[in-house]
Amino acid sequence: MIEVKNLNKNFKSKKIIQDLSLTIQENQLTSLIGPNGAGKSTLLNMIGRLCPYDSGQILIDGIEVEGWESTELAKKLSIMKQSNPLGLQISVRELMAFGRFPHSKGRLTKQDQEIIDESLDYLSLSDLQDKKITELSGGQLQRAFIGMVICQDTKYILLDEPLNNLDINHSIGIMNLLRRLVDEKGKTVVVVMHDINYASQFSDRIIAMKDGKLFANDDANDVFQKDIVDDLFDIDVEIIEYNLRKYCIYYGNDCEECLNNTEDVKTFHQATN
Ligand SMILES: Nc1ncnc2c1ncn2[C@@H]1O[C@H](COP(=O)(O)OP(=O)(O)OP(=O)(O)O)[C@@H](O)[C@H]1O
Repeated sequence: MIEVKNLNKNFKSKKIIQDLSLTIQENQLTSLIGPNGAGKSTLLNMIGRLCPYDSGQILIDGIEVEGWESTELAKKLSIMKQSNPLGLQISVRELMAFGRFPHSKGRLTKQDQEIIDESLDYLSLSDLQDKKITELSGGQLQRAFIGMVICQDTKYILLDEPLNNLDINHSIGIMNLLRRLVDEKGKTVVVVMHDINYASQFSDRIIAMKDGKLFANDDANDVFQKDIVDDLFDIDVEIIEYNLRKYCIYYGNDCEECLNNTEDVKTFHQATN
């Protein structure tokens, strides 16, 4: 279980996370949603010990995250950040082998190779395994980074916007894969998601954040209430139900205003062209 207790984080004097307390249950897929700047990535990075916090506690299986020995933490928890370093002249297979490092310390065993093969297969990357990661498309690279995290084979898997750059087919593929990791392998997966309908379709639990504070934390269907989603994103949505899951339909509720501003838009284009 991951427990966050009275967590606070400031960047300079700006409060980014404010007195945040929540629990992430094991063997569930939890989505972190909320508007830009809400503090989702900061929270995920603090749970993954990529960013220190100012006060409060984060407990991973009862031990404060700062107290974990590094290799032991890397066997327990993996994290994929929103942006990953590019420019490394390594192959897809070598990237995925990095994920085995906490287990193999660089000496890959037969079992490590089998796990890499399985992950390549899971992510439909077998054909690309020898290709340099600098030569991949955005979506292929994203899948390779997810593969690296999956190769790490940790109980907790944290992913910051894993669907970035992915087409609909691969997005559904990744979400189905994350579900299988939860349902078949007993993993605990936490994802930062911008597409709230994917979050609704695939999550057990939704944690919504706004302005560094907890806004909602409930079963997916309970968070997907019109008043909650409207207030969370300051928009006007319609909630529909399909196959026992709730989905949001959102219209550009500023459209009338946009139309009224057509002259301003024309003037802007003339000025900039
Ligand atoms: N290293 C940093 N230094 C200063 N401010 C930061 C830093 N990292 C994040 N912030 C600020 O913290 C706030 C929360 O950022 P964070 O990336 O956690 O939000 P988010 O909810 O993940 O947003 P998004 O949906 O846009 O990715 C933002 O106002 C951001 O500008």
